[in-house]
Amino acid sequence: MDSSGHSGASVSTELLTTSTPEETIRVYLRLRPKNKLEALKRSKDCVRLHENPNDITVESPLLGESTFSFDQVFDEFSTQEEVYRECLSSLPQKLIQGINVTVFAYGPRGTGKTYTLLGEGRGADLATLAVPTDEQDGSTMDTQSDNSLPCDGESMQSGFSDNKLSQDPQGAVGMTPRLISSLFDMLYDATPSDSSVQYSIRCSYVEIYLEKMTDLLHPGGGTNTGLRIGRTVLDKEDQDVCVLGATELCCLCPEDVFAMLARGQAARTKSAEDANLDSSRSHAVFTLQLEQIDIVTGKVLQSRLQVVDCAGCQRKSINSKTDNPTSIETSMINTSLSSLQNAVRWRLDQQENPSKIDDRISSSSFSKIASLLIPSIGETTQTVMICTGAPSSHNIDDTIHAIRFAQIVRQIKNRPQARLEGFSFQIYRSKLAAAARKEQQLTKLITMMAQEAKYGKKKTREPKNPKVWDAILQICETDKKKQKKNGDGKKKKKKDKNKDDDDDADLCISCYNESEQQSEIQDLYSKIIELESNLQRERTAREKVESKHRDMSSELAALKSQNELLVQQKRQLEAQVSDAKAEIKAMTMTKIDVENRLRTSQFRENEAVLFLRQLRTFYFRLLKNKAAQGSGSTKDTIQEAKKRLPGVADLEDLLDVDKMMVQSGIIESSEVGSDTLVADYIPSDDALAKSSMEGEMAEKREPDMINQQLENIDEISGEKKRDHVSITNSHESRTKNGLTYGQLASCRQKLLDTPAGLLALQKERELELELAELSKKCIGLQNSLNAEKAMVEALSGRQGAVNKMKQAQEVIMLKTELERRSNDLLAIVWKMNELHLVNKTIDTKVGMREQHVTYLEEHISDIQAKTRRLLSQQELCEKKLRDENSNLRGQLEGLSVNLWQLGENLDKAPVWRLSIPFSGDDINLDEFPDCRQSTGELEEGDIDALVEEMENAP
Ligand SMILES: Nc1ncnc2c1ncn2[C@@H]1O[C@H](COP(=O)(O)OP(=O)(O)OP(=O)(O)O)[C@@H](O)[C@H]1O
Repeated sequence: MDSSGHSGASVSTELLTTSTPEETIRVYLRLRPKNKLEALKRSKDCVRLHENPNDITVESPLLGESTFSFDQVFDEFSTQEEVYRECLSSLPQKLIQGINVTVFAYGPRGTGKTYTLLGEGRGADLATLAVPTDEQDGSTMDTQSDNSLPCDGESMQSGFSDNKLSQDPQGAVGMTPRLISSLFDMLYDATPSDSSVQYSIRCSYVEIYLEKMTDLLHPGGGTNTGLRIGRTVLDKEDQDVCVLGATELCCLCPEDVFAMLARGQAARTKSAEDANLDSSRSHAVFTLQLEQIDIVTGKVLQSRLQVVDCAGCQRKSINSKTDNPTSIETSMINTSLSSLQNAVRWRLDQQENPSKIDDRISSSSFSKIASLLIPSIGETTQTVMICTGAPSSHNIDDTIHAIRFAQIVRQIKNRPQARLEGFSFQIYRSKLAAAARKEQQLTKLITMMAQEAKYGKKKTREPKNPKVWDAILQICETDKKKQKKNGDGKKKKKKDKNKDDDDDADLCISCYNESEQQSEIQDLYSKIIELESNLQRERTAREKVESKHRDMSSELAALKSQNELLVQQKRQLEAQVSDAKAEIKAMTMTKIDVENRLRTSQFRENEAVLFLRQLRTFYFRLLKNKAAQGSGSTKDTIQEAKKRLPGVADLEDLLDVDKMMVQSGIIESSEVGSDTLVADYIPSDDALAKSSMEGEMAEKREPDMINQQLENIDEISGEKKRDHVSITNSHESRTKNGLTYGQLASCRQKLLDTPAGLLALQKERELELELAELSKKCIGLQNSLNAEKAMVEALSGRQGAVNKMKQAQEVIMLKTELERRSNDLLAIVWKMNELHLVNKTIDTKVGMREQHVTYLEEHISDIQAKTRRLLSQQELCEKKLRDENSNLRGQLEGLSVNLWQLGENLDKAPVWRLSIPFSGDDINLDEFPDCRQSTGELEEGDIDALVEEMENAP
């Protein structure tokens, strides 16, 4: 190979295999200029180019800002020439070196994939580049193998015209024509006249639309149904793919290829969407097979160029209706492209973890485009990816999605390698013979099987020839073994070349099985797509339900937290209530204690009053006795009394007993002076018993009373005071003990005047106040507790109410919708009735018009007939006139005089006569329009005039 990249010298003498070191797939990004729609919408630029041409920053409102690296980024001003020079110019040389080359364009819709690969107008220029000669339709454009005969450099040369790209001044021609032109240039340069190397170039062009393959070179042909993806059998270790059954055209010059591309491009499936007015909705795969055969050495070097124009990915569906054809197309494209993405990820996984081979994924589960592209990713092919994108914000998320995929592809490593096959005509012939033998055997076998099947069906007996079944079983076993061998990762190689024939047979059978499997896979694939769309629907429904569920859950959680808060508050309040209850209990105990003490003191007071009264009586009796006896002094009496009443203090100060007792309120002032007036103060037994009993009962009653009081706390505030009143009443009841109320009151007042009494009173008041306060507090607490309870109940009932409310709202909405629809329907019905009426009226009017027209037509035809008659009469008259004229002329001629007779010397015309002017044939009819000759047809004006005439006629 020379440094210019032309492999001519080496190719012409000897074919050499080449292999290059492992390298990552080259991935380029090309941005297109804003289209009209984007300019109209004034969408802003979302990409930022860096100084380094490898990097780009993309900003999306949804996905944020991210920076990506490529082998090179081409902005919207880049030309086709630049892109070709930087990305693909080295590829023709690789092809000549025997390396398989794949170029694929990937990107969102309308971002310039087809523009980049084929050129302006989606390859419309190709037709002008191609030379429409008879050769294309005839000898060079025939199908497949027959025309794949090798041709030497001279025949190439003869079919090869000047470089057509020079005819493209705008330089809009795409990558594929450039590649082809360059390849032919190189082959032409590399082929001296004495070269022993012959070339053959065969091309095919297929599209994949809705997962069905179509032959673009034979679009209406029956072969389309049989198209399937197969493996090339050149090297069993390193297999490539091909489309079996596709038309292959033998091309001798670039024009042949351009014409073929133009033909295929015209047959591609397109649809006009807003994103791209001429959008291709299919994946297109162009394949060029280059075969270089050294007829001296018998070596053959095969390589293929594959150019794939992927359909544009579009993540958000334009129309959500699933049965819409556009939507189906889009979903199919997205499914097939996501399969391609999965395949690439799987390959990357394989490369990163070679030990961990994922058995679950097999290439049979990939989409067709993935199956075709995957052998070029991570294998021995030289692969270039051109990712296209739009810089505007309009569809930036789709661009980012494509860029992310490109980033994955960029991590995959390929090891481009050429495959050189030893070739000799003997081997070729022997292979052919072996294949023919095999075919014969198989045909025989199939015939026997058919007979066997026929025999078995009719007679329902055992098969006649068990050998056939043995053979079938053997084939099946071989097939099984082969499948198992494939499953084991193809680790074992068969080195024995003598078994080649058997292998070929196995291959045929597996191919047969493979075709069945392919059709099955296709069915399954369509089923999967259907299921996926169902799944998508289900998912959307589920998401809706889930979002509803989430809303409800969040509402429930909020309610729960509210509830918990309330429960906590309730607990706090309950604790407060229990504290208050304990306090009340303690207070009540204290109160009861104080009351008991009060009762005891009253009892003592009663006793004291009794004692004092008795003492006074005794004192007065003593005085009386002494007075009656007339002996003794008061002092003696007192002394005596002292003796009789031990413990009595010095009574001298008590001499004025009455005064002291009146002052103490023990006796009335009226009682002063006489002891007889003093009423007996004998506390009744009842009072005494009651007093003592009440004390006992109060002691017993204490716990009951406390409980009662605590219970009463729980009741409303009014009830609480009852205890207090009852206590007061009991206190009042105790006053019925013989003493007057005033006495008791004064006595009590006296007691209360003492510091202890004052303290007790104060204590009592404080206690009462505290009790009142506590009661109030208790009531408040009870009220708030009741309120909390009510609130908890209300909240727990609220969720149900919310659901009901929602349902009710939905029902109302549906009702309104129904009403609206029915109103619409009524309006439509009214409109239809109206239209019906209008229609009817129009019909009657039309009928009348038709009658009128018929009437007019009849009249017109009458008039026409009359006119015709008149005209014929006129003609007759004219004819008569003309005849008469000619008669007259004859007569006049007879009367005319020769000029020579008048002395005129006319040598040349001796017969000339003096002509008398006459207007016979020379009449100018234009001067007499009424006398114009008529064809019998009436002019419009004439008809009007006639109609008017008729109408005016009497
Ligand atoms: N780099 C570019 N320079 C100028 N015009 C471009 C460029 N790229 C694309 N265009 C224009 O954008 C439009 C869409 O391009 P094209 O049809 O190639 O897109 P696509 O990606 O193949 O679309 P689809 O996926 O829908 O088939 C065309 O009118 C084309 O002329």
